[in-house]
Amino acid sequence: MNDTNMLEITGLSHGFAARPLWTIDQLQWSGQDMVHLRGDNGSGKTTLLRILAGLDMPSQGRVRWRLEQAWLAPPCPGRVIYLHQSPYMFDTSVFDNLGLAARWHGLARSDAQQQARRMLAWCGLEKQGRQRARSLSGGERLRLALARAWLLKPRVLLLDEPTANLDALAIAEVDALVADLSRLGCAVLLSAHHTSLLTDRCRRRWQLVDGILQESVLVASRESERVLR
Ligand SMILES: Nc1ncnc2c1ncn2[C@@H]1O[C@H](COP(=O)(O)OP(=O)(O)OP(=O)(O)O)[C@@H](O)[C@H]1O
Repeated sequence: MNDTNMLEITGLSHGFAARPLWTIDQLQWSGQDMVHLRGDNGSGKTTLLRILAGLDMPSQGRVRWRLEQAWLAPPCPGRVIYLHQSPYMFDTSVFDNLGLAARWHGLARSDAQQQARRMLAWCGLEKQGRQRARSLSGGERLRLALARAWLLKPRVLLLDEPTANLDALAIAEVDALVADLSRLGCAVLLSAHHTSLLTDRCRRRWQLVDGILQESVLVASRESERVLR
């Protein structure tokens, strides 16, 4: 175990109805490199992300996050955020989705409104501010969810298939927002079937193969990947 890690996984395994899904003996992550989680359909990517977020409990083993000084078991509300490809939208306007998130973060009404305006501009949805959030397109929903997440100042974002069903332009828009979050110190772990602008940012890859997680790190170029485990 290492002082620079923000995530440590020990003896983790999960399965459903006595059917084992995967086992991860030891895994650490400093949070510095973005991670691309890969695996075939049904290999257990969503299940792993949900366990890391504390939304589900593993069959066995331990997950620990160190987001400040102390090690914590998930969930770490507001600090480790899991975003599904079709994130939940509050049944209000786009602007109010942001305003509500800012209020829940503890901001006074006028500060919350100011932050909501900033975030609306950041995620490029100013024109849709008055629109019902639930009528947004898939890519717009994801951008709004990222802006809402940012208001909570998370340390870690777990993105489950963020680029599924998005066209190239929508992926580029999401990619720019994720890059901003990463630059600001938010650690990003994303699952994706296909490579894209977004997965190209990931220097680390975790691949679920036959129930085992293999880790590789991009050393210099795509061709020089090194399997660590
Ligand atoms: N609550 C549950 N009860 C029983 N089986 C489940 C449950 N949740 C998931 N599974 C099964 O576990 C397996 C892994 O599911 P999971 O959604 O984690 O895979 P995935 O790698 O994210 O798949 P995909 O790439 O298709 O999204 C699947 O076979 C799924 O049917």
